[in-house]
Amino acid sequence: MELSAVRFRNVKKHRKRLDVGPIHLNIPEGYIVALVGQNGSGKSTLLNMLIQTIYPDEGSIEWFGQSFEQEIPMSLRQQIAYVPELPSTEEYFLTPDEAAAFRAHWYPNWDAERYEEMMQRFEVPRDSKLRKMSKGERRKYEIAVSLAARPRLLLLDEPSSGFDPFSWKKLIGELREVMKEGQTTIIMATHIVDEIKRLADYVVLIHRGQMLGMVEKDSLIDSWKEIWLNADSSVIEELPDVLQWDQETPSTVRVITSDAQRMEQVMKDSGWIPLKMRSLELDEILELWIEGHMPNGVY
Ligand SMILES: Nc1ncnc2c1ncn2[C@@H]1O[C@H](COP(=O)(O)OP(=O)(O)OP(=O)(O)O)[C@@H](O)[C@H]1O
Repeated sequence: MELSAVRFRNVKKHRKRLDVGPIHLNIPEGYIVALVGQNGSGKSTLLNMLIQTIYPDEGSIEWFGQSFEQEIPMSLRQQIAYVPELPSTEEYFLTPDEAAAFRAHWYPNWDAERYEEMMQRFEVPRDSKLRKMSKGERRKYEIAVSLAARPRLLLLDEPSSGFDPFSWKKLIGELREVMKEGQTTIIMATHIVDEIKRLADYVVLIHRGQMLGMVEKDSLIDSWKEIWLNADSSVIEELPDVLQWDQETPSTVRVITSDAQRMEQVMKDSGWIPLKMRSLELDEILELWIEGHMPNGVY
């Protein structure tokens, strides 16, 4: 049984225009989990509860199998790094190296070599104050310090916001390297489909404050297909897990299935040869999921 990095039990949080929860979520240790959902759906709210900048109104949260009546202890907080959506203004008048010196003091596992490497790889200017940095430069600094902290739990809120495509590739590479070491769990809120495809092990879909489920990314992407068959609509009854279909021409039926494997077996057994077949893009799958079509294997 895998260890749990984070567990939400019946967590509810009332926000001005939205009730978030009840959230039941168990994130296993050592994976990357993408929190996905439309603007204002509650992703940052969940991350903020994990770093206790806000607290649940109801329910409880466990970190690495432990829950706490009030604040999480310092020893645990020092194992969590957080890159918020907007940078804090506290370090505005410091250069990156001055600000990093404070972080080095705070995080017991601080890795000065990694900090140096990341700052060079991302070409972050060292002589300018944080407030004078461009959005992307500041973001790169934040990523560099969060990784140099060697956290057990890394919370990233739209990590690549402001990154140019070249730096984005480097970021993906860095995060993959971190995961190879096997010491970190990453929970990231993101809208970037490519980021989810390249990084995430699991996808958690949040919609209007409700968690629609958590599912393994690979199985999500492999299972949904659009298929064109030389047939009429009478064939639909015999096909498994059809989410949508239409008679495109008098002799062509188009179907979308959430269980491509079973569908392909049925087609094979019945001797139907598809005219065309394609995997759905992740954004198409998420849209169907939001519309109420549940994927297989949801936790
Ligand atoms: N500081 C705050 N005080 C009160 N309500 C807030 C606060 N921050 C966000 N909210 C509200 O909470 C709800 C969820 O917001 P949240 O930031 O968690 O969404 P999100 O999924 O991260 O959105 P986005 O993708 O736009 O970043 C929204 O209705 C938002 O208006």
